[in-house]
Amino acid sequence: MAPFLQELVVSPVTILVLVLSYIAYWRSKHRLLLPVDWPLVGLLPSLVANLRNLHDYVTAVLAASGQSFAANAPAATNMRLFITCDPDNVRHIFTANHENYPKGHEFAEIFDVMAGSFFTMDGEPSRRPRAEQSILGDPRVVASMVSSCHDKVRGGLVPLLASMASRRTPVEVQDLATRLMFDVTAMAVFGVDPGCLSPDMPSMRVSAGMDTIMEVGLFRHTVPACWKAMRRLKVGPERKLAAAHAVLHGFVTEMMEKAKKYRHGHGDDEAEEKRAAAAPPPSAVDILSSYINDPDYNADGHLLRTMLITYMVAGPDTVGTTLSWFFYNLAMNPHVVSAIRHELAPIASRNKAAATSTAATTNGDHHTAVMFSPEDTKPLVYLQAALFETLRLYPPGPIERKTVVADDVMPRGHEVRAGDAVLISLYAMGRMEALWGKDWREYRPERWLTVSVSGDGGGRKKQLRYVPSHKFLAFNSGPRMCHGKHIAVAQMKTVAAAVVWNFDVEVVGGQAVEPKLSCLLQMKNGLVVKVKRRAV
Ligand code: HEM
Repeated sequence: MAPFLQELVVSPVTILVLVLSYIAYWRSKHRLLLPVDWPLVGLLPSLVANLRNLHDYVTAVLAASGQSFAANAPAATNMRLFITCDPDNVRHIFTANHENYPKGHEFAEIFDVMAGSFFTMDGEPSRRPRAEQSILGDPRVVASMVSSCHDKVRGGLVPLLASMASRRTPVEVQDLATRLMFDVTAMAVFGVDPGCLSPDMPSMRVSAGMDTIMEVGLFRHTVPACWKAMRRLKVGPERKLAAAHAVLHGFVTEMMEKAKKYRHGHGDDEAEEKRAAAAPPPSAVDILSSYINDPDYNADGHLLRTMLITYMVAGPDTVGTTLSWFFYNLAMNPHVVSAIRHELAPIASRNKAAATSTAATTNGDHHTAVMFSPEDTKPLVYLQAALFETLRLYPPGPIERKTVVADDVMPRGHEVRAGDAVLISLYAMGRMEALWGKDWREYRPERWLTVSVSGDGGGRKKQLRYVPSHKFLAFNSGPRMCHGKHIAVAQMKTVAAAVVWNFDVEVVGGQAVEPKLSCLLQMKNGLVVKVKRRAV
């Protein structure tokens, strides 16, 4: 039983919910998929009964109900829910009538640690503060985020994997991907490398705090009536969340201090001083500097910290989670690995002679590894298709939440009322037969590709098929589209190319690989693999 459920066993309503949950569990076991909208407690029993596989349950319900259904939240919340994954509704909600569907006050409360940042704020981007509009559009920041990822892969990830391969140490992919992306993002945000991806594997308290925010976030979405009382009483998941908030604020404060010292050329120790001296001037590239120079932020230290926390949540978790599912899918589909290597081969033979091909492992011996620069991987369409196919099946943000401002009618005739909550399941959207065909379960990068024939008879060229964002929602759609999409794709291609070319990856048998119950689609138990160096 999840720890927070123990806290729920306190009232007659809870007993009622448990009884009804059992009935709901029995119904779903017997394939009576459409949930019962019970008086008083609404959809809650069905959600509790299917908590373990919530995303798959919602997918099955949406498939059985024509991609949308309406229900009641518990009576105490006085709220109705509209749950959908229909692209026509998505286009209506995210683009055509987006002003009627802000994230809303409840969303901002659920993610209160990011209150006031772009993640929780509603309104047009044009009305947002200056720094926020420009940072991820600044080519220097983009180049810095992509090249620092490349440097970290070459100097950190590849040598570490090579050492683990020679020692035959099992690798936990999700942990490694999180460490890598945590360092890469912190370097972009603060201009300082926290050094999480190192052979001694330092504690990941901050990253664990970020995971807690996403786990408790889902709990808050699911039981709107309970969590505020629990926050007041400081019990269960709310107590854990308060501790996570403190860790994150502490981390940001510490990193801001370090960034200040770096700017003035004083690291904490000799190694840091050397790193600071070798690094480009942080003010030229890092996100913190843009905010410090922005009058909207430099007067409000709390808002600045909130914004920096939001960047730390937006970057490492999304990319790290996608990479974990990507390597899992590759391990299950060796023909996709071969196709990626086939696409990399001409670049590899070119790069093999270059100086980048030698790296020291972390235990001292040398091995040859071929590296691929962001310019090398940019045109690789099959690799990108494999990443998008991962995002279709495993979008790191599996749900989006919106609030209805004024009564409205959805494109397919569903009525919503002011104050209703709208939940959009991205996870379900990538798994609808109506959208992706009978083979939607299959991991098939080819579905993202099309072949163009050049007019001069010059041959056939594979290119990425255009799929509109209201059908492929992993990066969001409309004015709130992800600002970091191109950075994320370039970073993921850099990591993927280096690992796929230089290593064979095999999943250790007997693991239950399943999503965690969270607003972030991490793997519940991680993914343990064995890596072998390839002769390159
Ligand atoms: C696989 C990687 C990524 C995925 C799937 C992804 C997905 C998303 C999604 C779904 C949103 C909308 C969230 C919401 O409004 O509820 C979003 C927003 C955003 N993302 Fe990403 N993201 C990724 C990586 C990144 C990275 C690496 C950065 C930063 C470098 C970034 C920066 C942002 C920003 C600034 C927004 C806010 C946009 C706005 O509200 O106007 N993302 N992303």
